[in-house]
Amino acid sequence: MDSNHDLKITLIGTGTIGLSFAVFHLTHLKSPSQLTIYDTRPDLEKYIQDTLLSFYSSSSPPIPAISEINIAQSLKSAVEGAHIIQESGPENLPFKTALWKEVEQHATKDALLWSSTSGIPASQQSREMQDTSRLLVVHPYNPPNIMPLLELVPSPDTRAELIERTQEFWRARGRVPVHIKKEVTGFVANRLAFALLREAIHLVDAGVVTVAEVDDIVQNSMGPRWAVAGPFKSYHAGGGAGGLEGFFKNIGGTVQGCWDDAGRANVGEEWEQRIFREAEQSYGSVDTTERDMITRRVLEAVKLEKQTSKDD
Ligand SMILES: NC(=O)c1ccc[n+]([C@@H]2O[C@H](COP(=O)([O-])OP(=O)(O)OC[C@H]3O[C@@H](n4cnc5c(N)ncnc54)[C@H](O)[C@@H]3O)[C@@H](O)[C@H]2O)c1
Ligand SMILES: O=C(O)[C@@H](O)[C@@H](O)[C@H](O)[C@@H](O)CO
Repeated sequence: MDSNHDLKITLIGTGTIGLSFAVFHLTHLKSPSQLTIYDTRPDLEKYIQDTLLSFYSSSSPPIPAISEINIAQSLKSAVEGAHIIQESGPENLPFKTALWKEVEQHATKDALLWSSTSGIPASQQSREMQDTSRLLVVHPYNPPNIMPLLELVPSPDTRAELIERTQEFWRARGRVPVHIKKEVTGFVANRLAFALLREAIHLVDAGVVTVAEVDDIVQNSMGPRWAVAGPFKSYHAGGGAGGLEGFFKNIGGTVQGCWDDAGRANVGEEWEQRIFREAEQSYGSVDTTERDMITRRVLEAVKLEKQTSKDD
């Protein structure tokens, strides 16, 4: 199965995330015919043809032969014989439990079964499966054809061997799979990002800065810094010879002050309408083509520079 020549991948649900995964796999598989798509939308073939093309810009890899991708007419035919089956369908539990119950009946015994869910744990999704050890969450950061991170979130039942095979698959393709050891709400990337978002909302709501100013601050400080070194490594460096401990010795009081004063904005509260309107006025509809092109170049630059400094 490790050979790209034989590998068969099935994607179930090809909206925002599933189609982006399709683009990723198409750049790594030997042939588009190794990819199968199953999605219940009525205009599927036209949608795939039109939407896949929009992922390819002049700087992207060559456009694959999209007509060679298998479009499955049933879930059964989609999963039979596949080595990897990833669902990126609707984010609701009844859909996912029913899906895995049926997939399990037709998939080969050693197929890898992955869910892209943003928050429905594998232990809930697998509850109608005969063998609950088969499933794990592989949560991408959007868009997965560009973003390297995949959060691997097994249930307590998931077999270790499946986690290892999943890690190997993504690592071999230059991705960064991180094994999340407990099924915590929202996994880890979203928890970190949403902690920052909450404080940002609080600061805008309190009149300290505007929506656009928060974005300026992030884009011109921790954004570029964190693309190079995460918060622990950054503050370990920031503490000089004393490392992270030195950092807390120096400004631990200020850190504690910020934590004590942090905001408690909640979903559904008064801030919403004002801040939603301000975001709309600042940005209207965001050009994701430009966003993706720049993100890709930032990631490529970081990878290249890190490789060069490793080789020196
Ligand atoms: N959008 C994101 O930023 C993001 C990021 C990470 C993870 N996710 C997760 O990925 C999954 C998909 O999210 P999305 O944003 O791509 O949703 P989406 O609505 O864009 O796509 C869902 C797709 O599933 C298809 N579908 C609906 N019913 C189906 C069925 N019975 N069988 C097969 N296909 C069916 C739809 O036609 C659609 O194409 C969700 O679980 C979501 O939580 C989304
Ligand atoms: O890329 C992201 O930020 C996403 O991973 C999250 O926004 C979330 O997991 C999405 O699923 C929201 O639909």
